[in-house]
Amino acid sequence: MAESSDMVQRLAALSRAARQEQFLDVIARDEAEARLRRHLHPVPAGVETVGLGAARGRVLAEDVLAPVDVPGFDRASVDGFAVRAADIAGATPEAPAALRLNTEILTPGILPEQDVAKGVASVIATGGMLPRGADAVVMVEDTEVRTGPDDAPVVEIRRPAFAGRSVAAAGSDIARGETVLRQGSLLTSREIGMLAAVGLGDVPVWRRPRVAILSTGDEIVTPGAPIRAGQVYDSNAAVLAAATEELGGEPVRFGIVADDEAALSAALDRALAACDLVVLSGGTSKGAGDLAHRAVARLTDPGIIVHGVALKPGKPLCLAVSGGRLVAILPGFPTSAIFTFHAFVAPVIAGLAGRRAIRQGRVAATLPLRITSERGRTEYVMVSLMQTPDGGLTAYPTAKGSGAVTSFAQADGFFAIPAATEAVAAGTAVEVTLIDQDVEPADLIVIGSHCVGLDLLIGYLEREGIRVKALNVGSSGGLGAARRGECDIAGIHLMDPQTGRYNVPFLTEALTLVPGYRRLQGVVFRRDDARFAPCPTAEAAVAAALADASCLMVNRNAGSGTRILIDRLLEGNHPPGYGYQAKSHNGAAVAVVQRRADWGVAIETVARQYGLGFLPLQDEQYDFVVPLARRERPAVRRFIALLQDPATRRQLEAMGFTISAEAADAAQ
Ligand SMILES: Nc1nc2c(c(=O)[nH]1)N[C@H]1C(S)=C(S)[C@@H](COP(=O)(O)OP(=O)(O)OC[C@H]3O[C@@H](n4cnc5c(N)ncnc54)[C@H](O)[C@@H]3O)O[C@H]1N2
Ligand code: MOO
Repeated sequence: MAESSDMVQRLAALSRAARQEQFLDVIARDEAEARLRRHLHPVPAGVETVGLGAARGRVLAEDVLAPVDVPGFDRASVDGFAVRAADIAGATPEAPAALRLNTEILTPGILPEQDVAKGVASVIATGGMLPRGADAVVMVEDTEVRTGPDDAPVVEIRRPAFAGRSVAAAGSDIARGETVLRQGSLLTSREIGMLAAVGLGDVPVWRRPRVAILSTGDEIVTPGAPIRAGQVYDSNAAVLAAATEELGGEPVRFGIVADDEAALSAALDRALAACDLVVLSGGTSKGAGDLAHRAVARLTDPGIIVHGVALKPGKPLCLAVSGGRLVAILPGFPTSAIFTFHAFVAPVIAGLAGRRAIRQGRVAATLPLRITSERGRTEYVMVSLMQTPDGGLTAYPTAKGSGAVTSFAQADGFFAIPAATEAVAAGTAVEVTLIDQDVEPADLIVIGSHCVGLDLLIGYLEREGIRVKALNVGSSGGLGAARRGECDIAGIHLMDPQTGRYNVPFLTEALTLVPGYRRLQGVVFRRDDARFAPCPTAEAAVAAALADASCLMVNRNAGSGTRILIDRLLEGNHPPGYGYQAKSHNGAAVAVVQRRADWGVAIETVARQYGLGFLPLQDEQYDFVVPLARRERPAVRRFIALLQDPATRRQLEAMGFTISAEAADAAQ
């Protein structure tokens, strides 16, 4: 009886979850922003004074007027002689002007006592105060000192100077009474230098808004702690805290709160009592685990104002206002969390911090491939910007989705696809909003299949000061990019099923191949799996797997070199697990380690990394495709030279790679 009522409850929870009934009202982004503006008027909470040493990152609470002139006096900007310009008019090397010298030497800090009268000059050093009567300074290089008729020193000047030459006038840098900095300025090293130059030892700044940061979820683990299968490191809290500081706020970490409504409510109350704004992440989309939402639902005055926005990433965003304070529940997905933070929460923190509006830069770019988009939501596509040979930009979708942390972290910017658009054609011009202020142009663009050997080479280049941008999109993706001329180098390992040859059959006239190295592919399995223990070869292992209906495989994605190999190996068989496609060697290995599969195909380096059993299958050739038009670029030439360097080869061999015969020939 107890059991069946438990079952009924569980079914009810499941059906609630399935219906996603918490999305009462999915609204447009504009409407969500309008509601936020209607309910929240963020202004700074007060002023405090801090010393210059503690001022970096703070926001100025008042305009600062210069209390002094900078420089405070007319001073020489070169080492030489202070003169009257009129005395040296027309001076030339052949007919120099001769001036008597005063006896004082005007180094910085000395107050001049002798006037520069007509026909007279004073020795002056850079930074020295200009004496009365002088109106210009002549560089020592244009002069010669000799003894005059009465044994007094005379300076001969070989060049004329206009009045004011080599003199920095008092107040010419900053004039007394001038507004040096305005209220709302973020104090960086540059602003702090100006404050110090006008003699201010401390400055009025806005009190920093205190931003409570909470992560929710039983699976979330603090970075630094050990992790079990199924658990996830808390990246959201770290990125939200750092982003809060960048905006001028003070993050207050409330840690990870378990999926427990009472604990969540208590943490929320503490956060609201101590802070100006509360940011939670996780637990806002699914019905059954929507505890964060339920804890926030208790808030009144007015409570929840938005739950569900028609955008991607960020649909389950929940915004509440209570007693003039914002409580935001960001989606748990890392890219969704940071994207919605910047879109909705950052402007509120900036307002509370007293910052002026933060403008993001935009650049025009071209989309290199067709992409599809879900109808009904404005989709923000994270992109990596690559320079094209004609000086334009290509916006390469990073395509890892909102659940990945790298989608946002490694993107240069994003562009929007309107809610009603289902596909954007290749070649479409897009306007990319930059995440950082500038696009860093790369010296070398590498797109294609990921390989730890390639990582080693990129590391060397970066250390030499060559900026490399690498995008891991798989072999076929890299080949496509090379064909379109979008990259300098594409790392690929594609086998032509007809000939069994690697990479070469895929070249076009506009592409050339730089031979790389071989990686040993094989069948991987858990060492304690008795089914594979007696197998002497990879073929025997596959036969053993095919003979056991309970033996699950992990496949590789179509288009990958390994998939072609697997299909050849299976000779048309589709054993259980065939539909389960890992996207990388590591992905396949993890599936076997975690028992979601029993066998798969991966390279030896990876099998070793995960402690898996390995039976060699065949060598796989990993090469570098280079568009001919880019072959002679300095960074490409350096890459090739590095690949042929015996020291690099030894390193690659130590990692388990075999330098291919062609590569060895090329190096001769
Ligand atoms: N059937 C549906 N499923 C989902 C929908 C939907 O409409 N129907 N929406 C999807 C969308 S869109 C998003 S975004 C996610 C967000 O879900 P939640 O906000 O409820 O987040 P969780 O379920 O708690 O976690 C999602 C994911 O993120 C990981 N996570 C959570 N917190 C952190 C953290 N602090 N640091 C790093 N990673 C974190 C968590 O482990 C999960 O993997 O829902 C979709 N589902
Ligand atoms: O809104 Mo979710 O953020 O699409 O991934």
